[in-house]
Amino acid sequence: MNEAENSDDFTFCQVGDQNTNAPKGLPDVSSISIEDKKKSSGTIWGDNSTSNADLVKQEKVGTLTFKVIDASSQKKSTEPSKESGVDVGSSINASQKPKNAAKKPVARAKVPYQIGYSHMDWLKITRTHPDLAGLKGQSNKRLIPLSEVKLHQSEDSMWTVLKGRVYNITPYMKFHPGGVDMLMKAVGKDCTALFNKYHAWVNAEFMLEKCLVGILEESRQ
Ligand code: HEM
Repeated sequence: MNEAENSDDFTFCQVGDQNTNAPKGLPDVSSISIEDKKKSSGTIWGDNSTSNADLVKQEKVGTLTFKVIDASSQKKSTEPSKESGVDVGSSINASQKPKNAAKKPVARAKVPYQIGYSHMDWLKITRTHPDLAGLKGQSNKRLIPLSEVKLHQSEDSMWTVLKGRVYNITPYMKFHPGGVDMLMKAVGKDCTALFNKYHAWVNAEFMLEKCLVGILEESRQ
């Protein structure tokens, strides 16, 4: 026997209209659609005791039971619907929206920096300037009382205390992303609470490293 005659190795089946050729016992899947539960009960998830009941057929494959909706006849439904029959967006009305979903973010008060006063510019200066703190050779480990910090509120010498360290923030003023006016609130006093209120995440210890003039002397009052 030649190879062409040996048809035992192959199974041929005629491909035709799938609806008419669906194997026995299987439902016609072309009519299955997913519907928004809110819009019409009596769908896959809804209970079919409603007016849509006649559109829903219960089908069973083996042990699996499911509902089949005749989507084509639903188009004639009285409720206006989109072409697809699925319209989740419009079915959520204002009263159903989650109450806190669109909470307004806290307004940022960042001030646009002048050219040459960006964060990168500041970092460059801290690497190149010989004496940002204005120490003139003095140690930056000196203990400084708060009373001395209070004396430094002039334009050419502005000190502040942050987390137990005393800084000369004069050179940083124009680089502060929150603006000069905000940073002025720190001058001559301990600004730790204010600093933490606005941006506890900022690594000031690193940013102001070269502005350090000393350590705050803890007073026992
Ligand atoms: C003394 C050391 C301080 C340093 C090194 C510093 C540094 C910074 C930095 C790096 C930012 C940008 C933060 C970001 O983009 O996330 C910033 C923003 C800001 N800072 Fe400061 N700051 C200091 C003190 C203060 C103080 C005392 C105040 C308040 C009186 C303040 C108020 C602000 C505000 C309002 C902003 C804008 C907030 C925002 O972007 O949401 N800063 N500061």
